[in-house]
Amino acid sequence: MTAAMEEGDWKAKVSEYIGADETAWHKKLEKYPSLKKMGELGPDAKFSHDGREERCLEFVKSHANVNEMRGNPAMVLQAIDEFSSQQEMLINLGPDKNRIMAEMITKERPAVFVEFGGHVGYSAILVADLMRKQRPDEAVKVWSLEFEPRFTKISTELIALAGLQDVATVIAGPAGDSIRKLKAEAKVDHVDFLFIDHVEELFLPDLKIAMDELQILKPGALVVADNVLVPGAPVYREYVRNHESLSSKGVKGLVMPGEFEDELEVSRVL
Ligand SMILES: C[S@@+](CC[C@H](N)C(=O)[O-])C[C@H]1O[C@@H](n2cnc3c(N)ncnc32)[C@H](O)[C@@H]1O
Ligand SMILES: [Mg+2]
Repeated sequence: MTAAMEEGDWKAKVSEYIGADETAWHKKLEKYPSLKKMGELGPDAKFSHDGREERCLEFVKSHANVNEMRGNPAMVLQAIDEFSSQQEMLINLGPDKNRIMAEMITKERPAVFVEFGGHVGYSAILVADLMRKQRPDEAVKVWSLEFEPRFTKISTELIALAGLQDVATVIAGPAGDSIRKLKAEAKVDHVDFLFIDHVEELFLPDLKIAMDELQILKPGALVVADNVLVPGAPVYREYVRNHESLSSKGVKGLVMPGEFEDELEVSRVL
């Protein structure tokens, strides 16, 4: 796993879109200043790990509405979306796929949610807020497993700003190691909803850790993997679609900003 690989994949994918439809691309540039900035940077453009996550935190903290954001998850998410579309694009769920995730959480009502890849805490804030609202009197838990210690610092701060520190816990390190540790320490013995959103090359090996090695995905659990088309996770998709204990389908969603068509792979454990 390297962060550089992930950035490279994204860049190749966006270049394809640029080449495929110049007119649409230029319209998007006008709509999303952060994309325009990336277009101007050309091959030097980065999608993450270049200080933008720290700049996002500063943007939120110095936002005119920061006082209203305290204890208000929706407003924190809105400020992160504003940074991503207006300033610098972020590699999070964003304002289209967050609707899909919210629908799935509403339907599933998970008590234990684990994500591989937490970034600045966007998906963790979205999900923890919904889970707490659904089960106000029960212990619900979001475990956000993120490789980069500097991102876990940011997400911990944003989760606290949203008032969700009792629901969502961020853990630094490779997701595979962290989930093993959570199981060994008896903090997690099963997962209702696993969200896989870190590095496409690790989707399958880390799913196998959860499913086969640790056996924390019981019948009825849901596994959702993001970015199955953009940047793409064909090996993962083929595996889950052919697995006899999984029922899998793709759900369409847009990478934002830019409205690039993507799919989430949604797999039910049978
Ligand atoms: C697409 S972002 C996650 C976005 C987040 N789920 C959201 O929607 O708000 C992917 C993240 O995975 C992290 N990552 C990369 N390799 C990882 C690993 N082995 N374990 C955990 N996180 C990893 C990256 O540092 C990056 O922050
Ligand atoms: Mg993603």
